[in-house]
Amino acid sequence: MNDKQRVIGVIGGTGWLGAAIVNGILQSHDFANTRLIVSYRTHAPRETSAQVSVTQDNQYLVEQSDMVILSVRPQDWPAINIDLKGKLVISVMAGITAAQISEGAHTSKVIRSLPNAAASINESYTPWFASQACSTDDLSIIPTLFNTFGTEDQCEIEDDIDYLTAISGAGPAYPALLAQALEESALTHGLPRHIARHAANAVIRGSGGLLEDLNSYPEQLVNVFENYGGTTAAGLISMRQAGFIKAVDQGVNAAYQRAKTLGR
Ligand SMILES: NC(=O)C1=CN([C@@H]2O[C@H](COP(=O)(O)OP(=O)(O)OC[C@H]3O[C@@H](n4cnc5c(N)ncnc54)[C@H](OP(=O)(O)O)[C@@H]3O)[C@@H](O)[C@H]2O)C=CC1
Ligand SMILES: O=C(O)[C@@H]1CCC=N1
Repeated sequence: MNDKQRVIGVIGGTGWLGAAIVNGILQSHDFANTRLIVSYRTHAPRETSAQVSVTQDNQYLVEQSDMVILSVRPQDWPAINIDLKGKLVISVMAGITAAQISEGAHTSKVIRSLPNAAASINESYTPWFASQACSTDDLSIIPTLFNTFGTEDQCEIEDDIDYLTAISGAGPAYPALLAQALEESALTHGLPRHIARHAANAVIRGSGGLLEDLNSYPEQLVNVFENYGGTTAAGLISMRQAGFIKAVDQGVNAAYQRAKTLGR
């Protein structure tokens, strides 16, 4: 199918993640001729583009679309009564399995994916899993689609999507928590709030840039500072002793267990 002929439906396309995905697609040259049809439940979008039409009728959306993106909250999934009649469906819902989607939406062609909140700045990391019935043609568009709002990896094991829900799906909140902890520490020391916040946010942004630019392994960056033997090493040793690594592992496992039980 060439881009001229393609219509993509986005159920829940007015929500936090759905709107970010729609914006990513709209900004991409690869989808310049694609039309989008977006559905919502209660809050109609304030503005749309000529490329986008809007409906509250999900089955109408399905009939008009070549493929459908599902972006409602997991608890709203059971109320989505659609018959995809074998069309390709791409879910971004946490915790809802490919088998559940296949049965509920009447199609065996299911992509289960898990973007993150950085999709809103086209910086999401999106792992995805494809059910066996997806054809080579179905799969060929998926990286291009996810690259419109970040980067992607295909996973061979569906459970890895649940684990990555906890690692990268929830992930943007973890550095935010670290920034909050740094800011609070600086406030406790008596620094002005605007300086504390600016410093903490700049650290998270700069560290991300360093990892990206150097293409380095995180442990290399940590080791460099540990071997330097200065103030940073003193901070790192104390954080490790206080259980930083264990706290992160426990947090990830709590999010993973939540992902495993969300839709069941
Ligand atoms: N936000 C995030 O960072 C991430 C979210 N996800 C997943 O993405 C999915 C969406 O999450 P998020 O965008 O945060 O949630 P939101 O609540 O922001 O968006 C959900 C959207 O679904 C719409 N909706 C609900 N029921 C229906 C229906 N029957 N028909 C049409 N639209 C409907 C809502 O419309 P209305 O407002 O009109 O009721 C709302 O716009 C979830 O499954 C979540 O697990 C995955 C990774 C990251
Ligand atoms: O917190 C959540 O449940 C959603 C899914 C992953 C990230 N946000």
